[in-house]
Amino acid sequence: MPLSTDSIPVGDIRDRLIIGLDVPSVEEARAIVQRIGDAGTFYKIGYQLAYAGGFAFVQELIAQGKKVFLDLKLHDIGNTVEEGVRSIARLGATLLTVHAYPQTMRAAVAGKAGSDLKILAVTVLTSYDDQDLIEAGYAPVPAADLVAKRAAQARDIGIDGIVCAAPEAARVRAIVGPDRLIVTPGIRPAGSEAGDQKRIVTPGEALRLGSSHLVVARPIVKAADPRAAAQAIVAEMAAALA
Ligand SMILES: O=C(O)c1cc(=O)[nH]c(=O)n1[C@@H]1O[C@H](COP(=O)(O)O)[C@@H](O)[C@H]1O
Repeated sequence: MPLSTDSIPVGDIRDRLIIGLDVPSVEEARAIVQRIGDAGTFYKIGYQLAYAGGFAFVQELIAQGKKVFLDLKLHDIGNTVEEGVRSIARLGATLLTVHAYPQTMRAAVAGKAGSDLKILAVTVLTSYDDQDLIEAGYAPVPAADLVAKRAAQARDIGIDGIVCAAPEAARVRAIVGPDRLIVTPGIRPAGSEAGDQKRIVTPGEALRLGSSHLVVARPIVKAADPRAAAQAIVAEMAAALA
């Protein structure tokens, strides 16, 4: 059953829209951030930008008063994850992703100790459906059940938030309680292309289902007018919470 969004601190609605800077260069990212202006307060740097000079750009965004989500989806032996997270914690980002494997999650929690960094556990990627899990070698299991199992493990390990598809957010909210972050990519405003995403919903629906934050990249950064695209999503989010 969908939970009331009353349990989520609302604050500035713009802080709940995380804009994915999935672009090939810092120059392009800088130009998009400038065009979006005050319509965007929270930016995600993932593989594409991180490996193209994006780590230096973290500080630049923070200096402009923006929040940063480093989407590095770490997964390695525990010692490597722990030491990697310790280094990342010094960059000043607000959020970091790791894959929701218990060893990896425990190591990330140890590595961020003493810092303000929050760790998000990626449960099942939003581009995966049940068939993709079978292809990857998992025994047949509904993706939503694997999300639920990993969310419970993340909660028990002390992870700060969960990344899942919005259709699973209500079930995850019931597992992790009112205070943990639930960050949902795979968001598509009505009428926009799904692309490679499989478990998608609209921005308003994602909030109604219990997401605390939405991740949106292509529908904003590939839009002819990224500022207008971000504003339209924020307006739909505000209407859903009204
Ligand atoms: O961790 C993520 O942010 C993430 C997890 C996931 O399961 N699915 C997913 O799409 N993402 C990221 O969210 C963004 C979604 O991009 P768009 O589909 O273009 O809105 C991409 O940067 C993905 O890397």
